[in-house]
Amino acid sequence: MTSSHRLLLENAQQVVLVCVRGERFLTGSALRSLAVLEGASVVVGTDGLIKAVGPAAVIQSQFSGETFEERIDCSGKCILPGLVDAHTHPVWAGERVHEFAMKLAGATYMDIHQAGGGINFTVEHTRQASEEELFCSFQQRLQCMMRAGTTLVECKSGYGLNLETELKMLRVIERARRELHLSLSATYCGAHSVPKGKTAVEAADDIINHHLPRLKELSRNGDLHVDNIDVFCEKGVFDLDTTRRILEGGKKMGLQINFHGDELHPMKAAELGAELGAQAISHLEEVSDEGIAAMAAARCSAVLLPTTAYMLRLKQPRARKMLDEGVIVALGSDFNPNAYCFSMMGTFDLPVWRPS
Ligand SMILES: N=CN[C@@H](CCC(=O)O)C(=O)O
Ligand SMILES: [Zn+2]
Repeated sequence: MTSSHRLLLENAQQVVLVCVRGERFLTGSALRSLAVLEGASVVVGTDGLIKAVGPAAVIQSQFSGETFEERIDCSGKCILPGLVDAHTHPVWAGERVHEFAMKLAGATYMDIHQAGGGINFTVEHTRQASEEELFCSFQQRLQCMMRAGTTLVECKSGYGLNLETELKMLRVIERARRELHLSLSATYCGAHSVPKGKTAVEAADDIINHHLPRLKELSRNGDLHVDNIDVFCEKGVFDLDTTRRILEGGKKMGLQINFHGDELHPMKAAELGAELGAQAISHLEEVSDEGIAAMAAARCSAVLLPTTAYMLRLKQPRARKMLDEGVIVALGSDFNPNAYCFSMMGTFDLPVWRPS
């Protein structure tokens, strides 16, 4: 009996496999020798999964007599894996274009934040928006990301800060996970900013005593799938102690630690993340040498966000040093109302890789 397959990508000039032994990541000098097949074909099965990759002649003889719903001649073309966007804030209402003028006039990210703008502005608008409204704009944003080659997106909540709106955002992410054709990793980021009227300690207590237990219950019932916990660990936001308490609370309920650290000020966030067994830390423009070494030893990924450093006129993170020291380095667009970038290819063009 002849088998039928969904797709044959035939005779590509290159198929980039990245790795051949099923490694979950490459570090250091291994990154200089990516696995690339020349003159190769790829077969995709009816379940959407890759059935075979190999030299075009081998695939041709192996699948001779079998049928394909579609064949694409890839001569002269390169087949790449889907891009992974490891850091986004894609669920929100309320444009912040007016802040660009403030920044051009000299205001810093924190000036705007402390004056009640920035994240706080988005929180007010997101609290007022309906779940349907949030889903519609989120869906459009994800479609723009897919068109730019992204197939897996890490999506954060964090523009609610109160339990009600954080859950509304997580439900929107959950719905997209179920209805749309791309992979999502959901991050609870209830500690994205200190809500008006609370201190950081009070906000941390609220998260630990009310948000996390409710999330645990909803996850246990299968109503929500949350993968990660995030905190904005920054001077004037959550300090190292409150960050530690919140991350430990999330870890205890089975969430992976994946947080914002060492962005605007050196906070020793990298050292904390390494100690807590964090999966990833984002930003790291101000990471210390000790923090880099600790992250390498702990196999903690650095998620670098070149777009943000460019937008906020920060120094770029020390990507080259991190790579040379064996840190796992990933990239994110950091799509958010302040960094309007859907495209991972856009992040590759920024000068983060140049030796400093
Ligand atoms: N630094 C904190 N959070 C975001 C910005 C979110 C916002 O400004 O709305 C970031 O990763 O860049
Ligand atoms: Zn962020």
